[in-house]
Amino acid sequence: MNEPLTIFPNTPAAQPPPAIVDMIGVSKHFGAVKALNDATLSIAQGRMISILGHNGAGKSTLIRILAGLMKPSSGQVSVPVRSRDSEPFGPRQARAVGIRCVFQELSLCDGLTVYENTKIIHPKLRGIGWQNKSRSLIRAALDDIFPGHDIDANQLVGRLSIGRRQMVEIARAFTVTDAPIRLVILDEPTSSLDVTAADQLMKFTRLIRDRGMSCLFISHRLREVLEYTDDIVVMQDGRIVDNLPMSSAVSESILVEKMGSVENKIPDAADTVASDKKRGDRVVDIVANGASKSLHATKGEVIGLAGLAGQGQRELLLQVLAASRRTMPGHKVIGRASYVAGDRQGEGVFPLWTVADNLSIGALLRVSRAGVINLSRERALVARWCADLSIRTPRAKHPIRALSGGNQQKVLIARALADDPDIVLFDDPMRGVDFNTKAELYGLVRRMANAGCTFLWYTTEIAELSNCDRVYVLRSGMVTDEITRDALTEERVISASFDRA
Ligand SMILES: Nc1ncnc2c1ncn2[C@@H]1O[C@H](COP(=O)(O)OP(=O)(O)OP(=O)(O)O)[C@@H](O)[C@H]1O
Repeated sequence: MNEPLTIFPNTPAAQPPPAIVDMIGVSKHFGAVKALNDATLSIAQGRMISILGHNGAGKSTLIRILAGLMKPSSGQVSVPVRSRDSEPFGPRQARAVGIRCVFQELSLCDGLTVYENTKIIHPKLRGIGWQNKSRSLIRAALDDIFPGHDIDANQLVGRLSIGRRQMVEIARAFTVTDAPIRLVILDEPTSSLDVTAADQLMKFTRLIRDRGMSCLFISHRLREVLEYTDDIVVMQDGRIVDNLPMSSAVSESILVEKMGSVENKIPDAADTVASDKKRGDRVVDIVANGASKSLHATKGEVIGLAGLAGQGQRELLLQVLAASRRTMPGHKVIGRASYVAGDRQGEGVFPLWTVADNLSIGALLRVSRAGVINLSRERALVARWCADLSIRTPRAKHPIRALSGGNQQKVLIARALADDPDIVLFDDPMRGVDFNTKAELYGLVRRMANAGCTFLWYTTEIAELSNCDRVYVLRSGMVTDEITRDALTEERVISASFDRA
C-alpha cells in the first residue's frame, strides 16, 4: 500500500476527533417531491457507514448534499474539522475538507484516457511531466485497491467495460495530490464489479477505516453491509428512520424490516423453483467454438451467465440478440428476444424522454394500431408496469432523468418485459434496484419462465445465480463450466472464473 493515502492532520489523542461533516435538519424539495426531509447526521472520523433504503428513499440526495454538490432547501451543513473556515459549505469546501464522491452514474469522460481522467480532479497536476505523475497516481491507487487488475492507465475510458470504468472511478477518488482524504462517499460502488473486485474494494475500505479515513456507502447488497459496516443509516421516503451501530443482533431480516414501507414480497422458495412441465425445445443453441463448451437454453429455462466482469458475457447476449433477427453462423435462436442494458446511461435510457415514453417504446406494436399509438392503451400498459415493478414516479409523463437511479433501471426492465418476448437477455440488470424490488423481480422472472419465456441472465452478484436453472461460467469469451442448479456453489463459480476448475 502506498503511504500518500493517509494524509491527515494529527489530532491530540485525548480528545475525540471532530466530526468530518454534520448535517442538521436538512430538507430538499424538487417541486412537490420531498427528496430529503429533516435529516440529521454526523459523520465521525474512522467509520464505515452504510446508507440503506428503497429506490427513491433519498440516499443519493443526501450524499450529494454531504458532498457539497447540492444546496439544501432548508437546514444546515457544517464541517467541524475546519471550524474557522467562514466559507459556506459547497463543493470547494467539501474538497478542502477531504470529501470525495463516486456516484452511481459514472462521471468519467469517454474520450479521455484513464490518466487524463485522473488529472481532471487534480488541478494542481500541471506543468512538465503531469502525464507521468497522473499515470503513477492512478496506477498506484488501482494496484492498492484492485491488486491484479488489468487496466492500463493509457487506455481510453470509452473502451473500458462498465465494471472497469467503475474501478477507475473508485481508484481515482483515492488519489491524492494536494487535499487530504477524510471521507469517501461511494454510491453503490460494487454494483458493476464482479465478485473479486467487489471483495477487494470492501477489504480496502476496512483498511482505510483503520487508518482513520471514513467511508460512507450506499448498497442494496445487504450481505456486504452486514460484513463491513460500523453504522447503518436507514432511510424511508426522504427521512432517516434509524441510525444503528452494527452488532451481532443486526440481521438481514431486521434491515429489510427497517427499510419497511414497501411491502416485502419475497417469493416463496417454491416460486423460484422451475416447473419442468413447460420445458420445451431448444430456443438458443450456440455451438462449441475452439476450447469453449457449447451453450444452449430451452424454452422456459433461466440460464445464468457468470464469471469475472468483461469476460464476454455482454458480447454473448448481444450475439443472441443479433441472431434472433438474422442468420448467424454457429448461432440458432428461435423467437423474439429483448435486451436489458446494464449500462443504463450509455445504452439504456432516452434521457430527454418521459418515463412513459421510455417504457412503452419497447411495446409499441402492442399499444398501436395501423401505425397510430392508442394513448389509453399506452397509459394502461405504463400504469400496469409501474405498479408491478414499484416504479416510484410522480406521474407517467415525468422526465426519466428526475427519477432515482434504481427507478430508471426498473423502467428499462419493464420496457423489455412489456413486449412479452420469448427470450429475455439480462445484462446485469439489477444494478441499483432495491432489495424488495429485486425479490419481486426474481418471482416475476420465475413466473414468466414457467409460462415459457427463456432468460439469459448475466449477473455480477453470485447470490442471484440461485434463481437460475443452469449457469454457464465465461472466461475470455469461452464457456469454461456449465453448472446445474443443484451443483451450484460460489467456490465452483469462482474456480471456473479463474481457470482453476
Ligand atoms: N433532479 C431531480 N428532479 C426531480 N426529482 C428528483 C431529482 N433528483 C431526485 N429526485 C427525486 O427525489 C427522490 C429521491 O431520489 P434519490 O435519487 O435521492 O433516491 P435514492 O434513494 O438514491 O434512490 P436509488 O436507490 O434508486 O438510487 C426520488 O423521488 C426522485 O425521483
